[in-house]
Amino acid sequence: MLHTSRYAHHPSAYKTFTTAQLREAFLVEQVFVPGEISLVYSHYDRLIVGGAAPASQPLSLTPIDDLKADFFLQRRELGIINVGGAGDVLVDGQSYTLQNKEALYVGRGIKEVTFLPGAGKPLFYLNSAPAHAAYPVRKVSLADAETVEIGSIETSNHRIIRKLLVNSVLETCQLQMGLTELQKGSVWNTMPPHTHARRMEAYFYFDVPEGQTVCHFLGEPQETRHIWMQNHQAVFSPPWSIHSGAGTSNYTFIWGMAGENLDYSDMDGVKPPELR
Ligand SMILES: O=C(O)C(=O)C[C@H](O)C(=O)CO
Ligand SMILES: [Zn+2]
Repeated sequence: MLHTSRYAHHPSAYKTFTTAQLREAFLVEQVFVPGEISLVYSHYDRLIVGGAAPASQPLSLTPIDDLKADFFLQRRELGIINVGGAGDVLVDGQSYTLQNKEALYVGRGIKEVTFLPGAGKPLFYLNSAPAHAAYPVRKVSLADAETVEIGSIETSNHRIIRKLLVNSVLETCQLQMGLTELQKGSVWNTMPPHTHARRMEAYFYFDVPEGQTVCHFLGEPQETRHIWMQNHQAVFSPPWSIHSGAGTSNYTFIWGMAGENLDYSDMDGVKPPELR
């Protein structure tokens, strides 16, 4: 398993960052490494962002040094969303097949999580947060998700939010995950933007067409910066930051959160003319 870590930044720090420093602080350039599990341990609510890309061998989730744990989920919960073709995950011996965009919640106490290679070439995107209780393992398909249609083509932000691992669907300790699909002709996600000091967030952009890109906006609402992102890259969004994006085409992204509460709609909205 490959792993790195990121410390959290105070909001006074990013204002003087160069492009390279911004990218080093917040961007995860390679989420999927073929034939590997790759993890980034962040100090933003200790959320881990990662990817499992099984090639020829099964890949087992083992505890990284940062956890000082006997097994990965000894004190943690895990959310998995498959962004590749159909694939299987073994959870303490029980097999779950995830189609593209399907999610699996794996609660605290599960000893073995193994990602199997498959003809469909699955790509499992992972978020994991510390957990205080053991909730049941559950697969969540798009039909089980809470689905919200938001925005409009006139404001280039028409999108479908699919809330997969959220408390209206299943019990989690602090993890929330879902995906947002920009509709054809729309490019703006999370516009108007918001902050939520109660929770950090991580974004993973995918289904970005070849030759296209997404500009991710971050920072305090009156002092914004941007990071240009490619398909299959992720970005950490600190609790003091907006997290919005505009693509050169439509695209899809996974949002994942951890922190103080499980209230998805607890957001401090920012009106577009207030942005600086
Ligand atoms: O497009 C959007 O709007 C989103 O997907 C917003 C995220 O879900 C989010 O920021 C939740 O806090
Ligand atoms: Zn948010």
